[in-house]
Amino acid sequence: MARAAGPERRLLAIYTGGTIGMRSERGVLVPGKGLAAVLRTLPMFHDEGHAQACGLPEDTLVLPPASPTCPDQRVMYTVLECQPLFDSSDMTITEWVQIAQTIERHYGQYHGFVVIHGTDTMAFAASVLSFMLENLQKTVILTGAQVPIHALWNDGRENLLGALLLAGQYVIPEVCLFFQNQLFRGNRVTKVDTRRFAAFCSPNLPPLATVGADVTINWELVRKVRGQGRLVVHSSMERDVGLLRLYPGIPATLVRVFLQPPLKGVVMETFGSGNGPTKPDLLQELRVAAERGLVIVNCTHCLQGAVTSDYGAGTALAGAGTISGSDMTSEAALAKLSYVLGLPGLSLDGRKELLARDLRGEMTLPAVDELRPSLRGSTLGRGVAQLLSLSQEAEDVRDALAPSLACAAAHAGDLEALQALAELGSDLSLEDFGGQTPLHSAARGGQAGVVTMLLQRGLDVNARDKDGLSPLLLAVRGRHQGVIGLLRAAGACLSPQELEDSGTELCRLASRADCEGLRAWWQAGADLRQPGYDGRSALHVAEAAGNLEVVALLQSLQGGVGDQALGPYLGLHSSRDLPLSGSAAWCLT
Ligand SMILES: NC(=O)C[C@H](N)C(=O)O
Repeated sequence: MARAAGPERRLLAIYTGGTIGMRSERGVLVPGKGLAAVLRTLPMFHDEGHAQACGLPEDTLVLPPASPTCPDQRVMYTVLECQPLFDSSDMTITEWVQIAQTIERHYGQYHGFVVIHGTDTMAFAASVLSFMLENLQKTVILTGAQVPIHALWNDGRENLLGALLLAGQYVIPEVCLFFQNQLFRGNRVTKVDTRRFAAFCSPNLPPLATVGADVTINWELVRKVRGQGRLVVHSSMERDVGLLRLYPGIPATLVRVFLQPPLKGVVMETFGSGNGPTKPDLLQELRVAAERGLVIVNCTHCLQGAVTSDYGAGTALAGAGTISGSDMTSEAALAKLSYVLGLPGLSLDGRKELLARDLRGEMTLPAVDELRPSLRGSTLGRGVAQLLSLSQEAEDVRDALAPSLACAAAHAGDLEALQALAELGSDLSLEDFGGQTPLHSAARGGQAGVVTMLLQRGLDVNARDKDGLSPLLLAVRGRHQGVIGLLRAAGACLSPQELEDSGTELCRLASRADCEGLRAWWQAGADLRQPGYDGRSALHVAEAAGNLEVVALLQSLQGGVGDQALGPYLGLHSSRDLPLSGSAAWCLT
């Protein structure tokens, strides 16, 4: 981890609105367009002479040299202005998904990203983005202002300039928030002041960096990039989550109403170190909801400190089925709940385990051994749990073992172990010693849930192992119809060689009256008329054997070739095409 190398750093600044660019209309502040044009007129934000000398494109701004000794090291940036712009009070997961997808779309083109956002919900935005962006290897910094940048006395200029300089000069692979000379981990902050320039604090984690006469980065706090995994954007965040703040004497009936479906998860803000009223009727409401499958995370409403089990009034809540949120902010807990409940295919216990784990540096944890009790139930689980507990220095061992463990977990259909490996930073597209990816293993094992998860993560659907076998062929051999359908819908197809070789295999299946096998080949896109080694087709073989059931099957299937399997699975092509909610009206120009 060090200063970014190279003379020129390119950043994308995504302007979503907020006070920083606001203008006064009829006495109130409303979002203002044209931030890039304003920045172009401010010498601290744009060196026009350098831009002209280099022939920079119209939309590219360039900062003056940060250090007089390195005049060639320049931070260049492009401002993407959202339409419409928002007071951040109107931002929702929909807009944050769009920000994450914008980062994903431009990930290869830029060295880092700055998100210009209103301060009112910036802590929520930073928390949500930190969970949506998995395997982040570049700096993402949210910033904004308490006073518009056009005002004479404002904090917007310093905040934005600081964010651009930090994102341009350092690789801090996290979602951060920069405000008043401090760079915080985004999912650790909360807004604490409506007016002061020091609007945010990070009560349970010191700043990642502070800017004064010098820039001081606390590298020991900055999260390390693990493995070479590509960026994964989790867009399927659960929206039916809520926040309930307990207060003395809160009626059980009110809690009952709040916890009703469609709510799937709730962050409950409790007193002190995670305590709440011990009234039986209130505990009963919590218990009933938890038994129904509602996930309840216990976070303290204190600014600093963690949920503990020091008091009976706290353990009573745990006994009613709530999960400790440790020292998470409510913003981080709500975002994490939305992320974990939105992950496809996990069991309720698996989700609870993920919630108890530190996924993005959002919480301070007890010792690792206490975290994943259920993983210790199987040999595979023990292996994953041991990997999780390896120290930083043992990363090489972890990276070497992870692909084989991922394949084993995929074959066994262990989504929780796979998710744990992914959260650890393992690249799930890496091959094991036989050249198989977890997708091969899941296909061979007929694990439709795992196949769905891996396809969503963009694994190569037509990858070949060392023997040239594809996941589709392995699924066909195992006659796993659900998996064949998923793979076909994601674009898997048999190779010309496999199609040619299928003739002999089809004849063999016909001679054994293996209807299931024939159906699997048909579903994978094979032409059932393909002749075998002696020129005869499967139908000839079945007729010669007098097997009327096979003859009838082949005749009925033989009509169409190609898209047989797609019917129920149409629409799932890759992570990009998964159903996302989002307003089409909000776009980045
Ligand atoms: N300072 C700000 O940015 C507050 C503004 N209401 C917003 O969150 O958009």
